[in-house]
Amino acid sequence: MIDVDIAVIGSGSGNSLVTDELADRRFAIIEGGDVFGGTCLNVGCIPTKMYVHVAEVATMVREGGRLGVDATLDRVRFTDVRDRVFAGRIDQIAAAGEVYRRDDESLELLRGHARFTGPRTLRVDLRDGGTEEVRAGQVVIATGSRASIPEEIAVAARREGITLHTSDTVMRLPEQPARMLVVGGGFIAAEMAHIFSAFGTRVTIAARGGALLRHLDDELVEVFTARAREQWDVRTSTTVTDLHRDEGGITATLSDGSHAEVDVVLVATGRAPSTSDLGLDVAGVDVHEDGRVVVDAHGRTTADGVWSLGDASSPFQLKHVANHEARVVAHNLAHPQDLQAFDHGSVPEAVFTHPQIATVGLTESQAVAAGVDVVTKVQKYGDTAYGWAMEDTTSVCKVVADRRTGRLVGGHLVGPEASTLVQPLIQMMAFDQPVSQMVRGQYWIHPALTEVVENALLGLDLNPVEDHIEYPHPD
Ligand SMILES: Cc1cc2nc3c(=O)[nH]c(=O)nc-3n(C[C@H](O)[C@H](O)[C@H](O)COP(=O)(O)OP(=O)(O)OC[C@H]3O[C@@H](n4cnc5c(N)ncnc54)[C@H](O)[C@@H]3O)c2cc1C
Ligand SMILES: NC(=O)c1ccc[n+]([C@@H]2O[C@H](COP(=O)([O-])OP(=O)(O)OC[C@H]3O[C@@H](n4cnc5c(N)ncnc54)[C@H](O)[C@@H]3O)[C@@H](O)[C@H]2O)c1
Repeated sequence: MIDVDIAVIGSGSGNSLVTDELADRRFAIIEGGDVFGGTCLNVGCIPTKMYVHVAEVATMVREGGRLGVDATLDRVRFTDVRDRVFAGRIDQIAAAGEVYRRDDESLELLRGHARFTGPRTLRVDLRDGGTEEVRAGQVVIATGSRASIPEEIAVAARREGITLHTSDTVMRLPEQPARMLVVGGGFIAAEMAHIFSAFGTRVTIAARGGALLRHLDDELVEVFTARAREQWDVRTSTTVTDLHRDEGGITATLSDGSHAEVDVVLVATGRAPSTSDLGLDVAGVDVHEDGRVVVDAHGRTTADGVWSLGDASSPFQLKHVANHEARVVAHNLAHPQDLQAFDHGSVPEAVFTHPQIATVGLTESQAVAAGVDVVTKVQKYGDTAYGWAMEDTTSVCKVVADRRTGRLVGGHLVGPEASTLVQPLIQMMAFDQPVSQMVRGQYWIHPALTEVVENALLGLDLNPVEDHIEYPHPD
């Protein structure tokens, strides 16, 4: 039996709970996966963006001719990229992170699957064999999420002896596939389709919805889905009903009656919180219908002394949100009399595709539904100096504001550098800055691409400043 002050299950964002403020507490960090450090580092944000960057370079070469730069792409050396990313970088960081914790005598690192056996007591099935009991003053559930595979696809794959890939495995394929079926129409489907098609794989997407990335503002959905159709074989409003393996590869049958002949199937149909095998009922920890741990604004679960953060409990499966929640929970563990709350207002996100996407706040239809006196402006990149220099014809920045308050309620970009250009919009919303102040209270460099954002804001038909209704700033 190991007795600690704080037991953390999961070494992703949970690993950052060991802060200076908690230096006097004894921690146990329990990690059950093959590698240390969680999703973002090992199979998520970081390796995908290392692949995305390569995809961007390849795309730039391919598209240079449009601007008078004739270049040909010989090939992307998939296995070299893979080995540089994983063997050369990621795997070493993960291993070093594990050694750092193992060498730290002030904490216990346990490598194995944790499960509650009672209030704040855990049994860890160690990866090397055997079990360990852990009793803790406080427990933090930071177990993340895992790819969910629709049952009918799993059944067909099993019957045919087909290996289904998820984002966990597809970046480590032994060789680049010539043809790939991507099932799903969300973040991972879009980013992986971009990566593999830029690398030279022929990509077919089977998306259940009528468009890709449907949670976005309609304007972006339309632009992105149209651009996606130019790059990939996009089949919308369809699901995979069957898979067959033959000499030529894999034949997928779709619900619209069409077929796709491919070499690899990537399933990207969402991720479920990793909470089903934690014995949460024994611990008195309630979960939502979708499996997320129920937490209050401070990260407390329904069980005394048990906390949760990140994909295991958050409504957002995003690393910047998991990091924020970890900072809040770390503070709250150190200062139980002065609890901080999660800030889930205006959470931004970006999809690293071609074109790139970034968004914050409400879509136009959400703003209308929320009773906002909606005013919008759609600014084309091509109508600003740098966008014009790029000969851009499809990219836009759409801003959604409240006419009465003069405040932005949403910002949406699809186009080059979207994930960077969105930052002033995030800032405005976070600090409740009026559009008038943001747009005319500072210089905007000419002719930088940020003029897309400046012009979008300038184009909003807001009430005069003196008529703005002032609401107290939400602290
Ligand atoms: C392909 C992909 C790309 C992504 N790209 C981005 C991006 O660009 N930007 C962004 O913001 N977000 C991105 N995300 C989402 C982001 O990775 C997650 O939101 C984030 O990593 C969640 O962190 P976490 O700490 O909650 O969970 P994780 O990092 O998943 O950590 C949970 C850990 O708990 C361990 N664990 C689970 N159950 C147990 C148990 N019972 N016992 C012991 N250990 C256990 C797991 O092995 C895991 O290591 C991406 C995700 C994926 C899959
Ligand atoms: N750049 C980023 O920030 C980034 C990148 C990758 C992943 N992520 C995070 O990871 C999460 C998981 O990503 P994801 O793409 O797996 O999930 P997602 O929720 O973004 O998309 C899932 C998609 O699969 C579709 N789908 C579900 N069941 C289906 C079926 N049976 N057949 C066909 N389509 C089906 C859904 O309609 C949806 O389009 C994201 O929600 C996001 O929060 C973030």
